[in-house]
Amino acid sequence: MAHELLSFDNGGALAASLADRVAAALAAAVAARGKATLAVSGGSTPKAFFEALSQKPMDWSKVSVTLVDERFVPEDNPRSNHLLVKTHLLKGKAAKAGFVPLFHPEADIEAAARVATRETARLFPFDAVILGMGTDGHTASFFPGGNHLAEALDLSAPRRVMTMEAAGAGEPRLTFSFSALADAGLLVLHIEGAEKKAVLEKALSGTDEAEMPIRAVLERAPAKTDIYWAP
Ligand SMILES: O=C(O)[C@H](O)[C@@H](O)[C@H](O)[C@H](O)COP(=O)(O)O
Repeated sequence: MAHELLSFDNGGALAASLADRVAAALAAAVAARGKATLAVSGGSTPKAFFEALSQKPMDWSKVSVTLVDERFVPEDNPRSNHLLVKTHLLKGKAAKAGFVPLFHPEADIEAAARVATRETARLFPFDAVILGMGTDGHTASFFPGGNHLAEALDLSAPRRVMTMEAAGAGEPRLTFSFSALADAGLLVLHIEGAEKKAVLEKALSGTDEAEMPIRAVLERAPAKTDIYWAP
């Protein structure tokens, strides 16, 4: 499917514009269906966007927020994406939003993935999905060399939360499958900096998804991908 590059002068301008766009999408879903669902990525890039979105007026009590992926750590661990979202997004006007975690303190990560799959089944299709990208071309926890990468990128596979381990991933990961993310009402790739722009250009110039899993999103997502970029 197609993608469109939206460039901004700086991260602040990008955060304001993306927060407006996502807030409008969520408010429209609430108006149409009485509820809205949002899946966001972790990492360092989205903080300013989360802060801007947390101040947007809407009936946040009708919005369910979850994570595109999560490190297999509890929410008090500094590596936790739940902690990141609790700190920067689930506050202010957005404090009333519901949060659906991917991490569950089960005996092992596969058991946690089964619980997360059950607990998130009611969220599909997402009204908005915000993806990030690593300099290795990963998105979500679709890492090059990931032990379940081919399965994760199979659009014919059921929507679910699955596990992923890879050299570049740090902790074992919990991640939505591509099939769970690909038909979002609003599908956004949010990247910042010259280095990530170069990684994007490289991704767009090739086709090997195992080498750069972001290519699966850019080329095969049924939803158009809006790429939000600032220097
Ligand atoms: O758990 C995570 O780390 C994210 O979900 C991951 O996919 C992230 O979006 C990229 O790694 C970019 O991270 P930065 O924004 O920190 O560069």
